Formats: sequence, structure tokens, C-alpha cells
Amino acid sequence: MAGMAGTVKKSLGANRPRGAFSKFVSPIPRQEEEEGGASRNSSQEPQIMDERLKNFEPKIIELIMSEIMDHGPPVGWDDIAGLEFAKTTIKEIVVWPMLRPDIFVGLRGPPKGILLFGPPGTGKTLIGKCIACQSGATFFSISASSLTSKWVGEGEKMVRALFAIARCHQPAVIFIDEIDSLLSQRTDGEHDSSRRIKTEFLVQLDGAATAAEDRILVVGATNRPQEIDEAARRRLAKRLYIPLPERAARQQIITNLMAREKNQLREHELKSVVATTEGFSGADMTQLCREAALGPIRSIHLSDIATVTADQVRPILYSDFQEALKTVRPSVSSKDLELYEEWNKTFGCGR
Ligand SMILES: Nc1ncnc2c1ncn2[C@@H]1O[C@H](COP(=O)(O)OP(=O)(O)OP(=O)(O)O)[C@@H](O)[C@H]1O
Repeated sequence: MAGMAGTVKKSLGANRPRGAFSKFVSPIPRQEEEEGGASRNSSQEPQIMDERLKNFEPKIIELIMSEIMDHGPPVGWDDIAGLEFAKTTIKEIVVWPMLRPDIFVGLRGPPKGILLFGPPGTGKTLIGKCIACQSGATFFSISASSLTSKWVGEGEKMVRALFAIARCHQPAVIFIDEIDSLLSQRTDGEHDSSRRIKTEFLVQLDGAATAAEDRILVVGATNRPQEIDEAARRRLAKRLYIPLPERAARQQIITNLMAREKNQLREHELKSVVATTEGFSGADMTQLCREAALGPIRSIHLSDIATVTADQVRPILYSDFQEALKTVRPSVSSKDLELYEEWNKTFGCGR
């Protein structure tokens, strides 16, 4: 994962800038609460340790709160260019039900798991985060490969603790990147530990699905949907294709990014960049803009770089984009795209 959703340092138990529905009570004491606790009226303190977490090691809870619970800046629907079908579907099937659980009951009940699939860098993580922000939910974001590699031997416990903490912070969105590495259909040669993590994950997913009152949504993201086995596919009932950005979306990405920079990109020049970037992902577009933004800096004489003032730096020009296009290439091959289209036709829930 890259970009705005991933760059902000996460801090332990910090309050998140969320919507009106947001709520956050840290289940572990914060530093100042421990230190200053004696001098305050302790009867007015909220109950800090949630009963439901008492069987988990504080170390694991702390790890999840600091590394997995996301406290970054909020993401709105307008920050995500294009993807109108996916955005509309998601608002209807998950965001509204999270905001109005009273009317989305019975047949209108939300799915407990959805799958976002498509090429890398197309905004899957942004969508996951946006769902959480727009529904006032706590956002937990984890890469499945870190469950199997980073926390060797702890993966299973992590999964259990993650769902338990999410249950204490409802509504909650658990975003699992590279979910294919957790739910792959490969069985031979599969390590015992990864099989146990997978089993635990499916148990937790089923648990969340049967407890109708739990407002926990699992959002899985993958660039390799064909690796996901049938059992997991069935549980992630809503499967949405997140394709490469179309022309209008590519234009919006450039416009949004350039709005914050000094530039002299004219309308027809913008259109020309958009036309030449067919096949670029959202992440490629962002990379292109970053590269073009370096153009004005590169044009400064090396001996002046230490003394130049910010307003002496020239605006970003069309020629900077032309130069950037020589080095930034699309990262997704057309062969890969065919695979996604094919999988979407067979298993996707959409157009
Ligand atoms: N549709 C989009 N609108 C705006 N920005 C986008 C879009 N898609 C991608 N980006 C840009 O690319 C960056 C990477 O996107 P993101 O992490 O959401 O992709 P992803 O699909 O989750 O990729 P991966 O599969 O590699 O994790 C974003 O932070 C953003 O800067």
C-alpha cells in the first residue's frame, strides 16, 4: 500500500479525526492516564480495560492498536477518482447499513465480507479507508502477508485479537490487503502455521457473520483473485472489480494533485497527458505527477539550490510531464488485465 492512506505515522490510542458517529475508547491505559491518574477523580474515568479483551496478552493488543488500527487522515468519496459503480454499490450495501443498522435488517442486512480485486495501485486501500471514514467506523488495516511472515508464530493469536478488538470498537472495518496470501487454495506445501491462521480467519469471519448485531465488515483486497479458494470466495459474497482508471478518472487524479502545486498546465495540455496515459493505474498517475513536479527543481542550477527561495521555483509545465512520461511507465500488463476481466466475468458482482 502506498500514498496518503499509508504515510501517516500511526500512534498508540490517539483520537482519530472521524465523523459524528465516531467513538473511541482505548482499551489500554495511555501514558498520561497512568501517570496522572492518581491526581484525577478516578471515579469519572471511563472503564479502561474492556472485559472482552482480558484473555489477550497486552503486548498483542498494543501491537494491534498501534500498528493495525489506522489513525491517518480521513478519506472522502471525492478523493477516489472514477470507480463510480464500485462506489455506488459500496455506499448502498455497506455504508448506509452501517449508519442505519435499524432499517438495514433481514433481507437488507449488509454482507459481512466484501472482496475488492483488480490491478495494483487502483485505489482498493483508499476505498477500504473511505468506507470506514464515511460510516464512522474504526479502521483496522493489515496486510495478510505480515500475518504469516512478520509476526511468525503469533499470526493466529493476532487474528483472534484483531476481531476481538474490532468487536469492542464497533462499527469497525477490517481491511486485509493481499488477502490471497491468507486464503489461497494451495494446500500442498502449505505451512502448518499458515493453515492455522487461515482456519482462524474463517472461523472469525463466520463468527462475525452469525452475530447479526455485530457491525464488523471485512474488506479483503487482492491483485490475485484467482488464488482465492472456493470456501473463502463464498464468504466474501460481494466481489467488486476495481479496474484501471478511465480517461475522466485519470484527468481527475492529475487535477486534484496539481491543484495543490504551482503549475501552468493548460486545458489542452492536460487532455494530452490524459490521452497518453491509457493503461496507467492511479498509483502510476500519482508517480507521474510526482516526477513532473521534480522538473522545476531539476531546472535550477546546482549552485543555486541552497539559496533559491520557494517562490523562485518555476511552475510545473507541460514539458515536465513530457519528460516524466519518458521514465514513468504503466505498471500493469495487458495480459494481466485480461485475467482480471475474465475473473470478473466469472466471479465478480458487477458490470
Ligand atoms: N482511483 C484513484 N483515485 C485517486 N488516487 C488513486 C486512485 N487509485 C490509486 N490512487 C493513488 O495511488 C495510491 C495507491 O492506491 P491504493 O493503495 O489505494 O491502491 P491499491 O489498489 O490498494 O494497491 P495495492 O493493490 O498495490 O495495495 C493512492 O494512495 C493514490 O495516491
